Amino acid sequence: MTLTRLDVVPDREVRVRAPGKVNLSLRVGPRRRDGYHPLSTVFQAVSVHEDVVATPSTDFRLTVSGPQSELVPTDGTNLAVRAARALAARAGIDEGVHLHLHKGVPVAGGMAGGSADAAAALVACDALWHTGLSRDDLLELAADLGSDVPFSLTGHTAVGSGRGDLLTPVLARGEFHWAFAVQDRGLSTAAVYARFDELAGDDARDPDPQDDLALMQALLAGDATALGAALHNDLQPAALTLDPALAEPLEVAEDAGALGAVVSGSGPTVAALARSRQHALVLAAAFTAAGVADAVLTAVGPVAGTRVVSGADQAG
Ligand SMILES: C[C@](O)(CO)[C@H](O)COP(=O)(O)OP(=O)(O)OC[C@H]1O[C@@H](n2ccc(N)nc2=O)[C@H](O)[C@@H]1O
Ligand SMILES: Nc1ncnc2c1ncn2[C@@H]1O[C@H](COP(=O)(O)OP(=O)(O)OP(=O)(O)O)[C@@H](O)[C@H]1O
Repeated sequence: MTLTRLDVVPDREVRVRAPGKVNLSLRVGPRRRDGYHPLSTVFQAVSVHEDVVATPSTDFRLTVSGPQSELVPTDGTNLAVRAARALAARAGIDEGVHLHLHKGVPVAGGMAGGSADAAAALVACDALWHTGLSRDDLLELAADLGSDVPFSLTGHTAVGSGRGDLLTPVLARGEFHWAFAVQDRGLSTAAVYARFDELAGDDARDPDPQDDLALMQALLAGDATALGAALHNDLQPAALTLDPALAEPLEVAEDAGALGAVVSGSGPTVAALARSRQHALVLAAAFTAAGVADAVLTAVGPVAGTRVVSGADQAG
């Protein structure tokens, strides 16, 4: 018997896209007893993406492609695999999944690439398995996986409090254009927070959201110049002492007319705010010409959070 095209049932497959982030402001308080730091942060999701494909499998399998993919663990420690397993356990699902990650977000770069993969795995497996869990259930699972994972789910622009996992949406008008100086060498988030503790000593104070009033007004007005002036990162001095060469992309961005430049999250990626899409390309070219980045990216923000791109209909 020969099979016609119609006889072939395509494998179930769900495709999901999740954004990276930049912290427009990151204010850090003294280390809590549980080891985490209280934050007041303003996240913006940017158009640098992780693309994840989920297909049914008897076990939990992971493959990775894209820039720096050799730096990503493919065993059970991968945040995407941990997310899929946690969802299966929570929903009582007795199936595995093959996750393929195509990485667009720099690895260990302070732009929440692993968190985006975890959020993508939650959304993809939820669609594949029709778990029936609510959005709040997914957000709870997300927070258990990592402080940045809830924001990867929700996207757009939001204030993060608690350890960064409690989100309040922020009204932002217009689009902002970014250039990113990416490094091959990563920085460990835990090490940057530990250096923050050393530098702050007894002077660390609980973060005050009022300190970001000018930033909030800039977002509301869609005023890129005011936003550039308001960018702030309490972890930047710590990242700079661990990786002093990061002063160079910050200086290059300023010389090339960036409206503001800041280390993204725990670094080492440097984010430079541009006047326009064209100016973002100029800033990226300046990073390359000065030899201060291993790779450059341009992006706009804010963009949507983790979403199904295709495949939800035939899944389940
Ligand atoms: C630097 C940021 O990216 C800013 O958004 C985040 O705070 C980091 O979020 P993340 O990578 O999802 O971090 P997690 O996986 O939750 O924690 C990794 C490590 O970072 C430190 N950590 C993280 C978040 C937080 N509020 N305080 C901390 O001290 C802790 O040492 C923790 O063991
Ligand atoms: N899916 C994943 N993608 C990348 N790294 C992962 C993943 N899962 C686990 N890891 C491990 O986590 C480390 C941090 O990776 P990630 O790219 O999430 O850092 P980051 O963007 O600096 O995180 P954040 O901005 O949330 O602090 C990597 O060095 C790697 O060993």
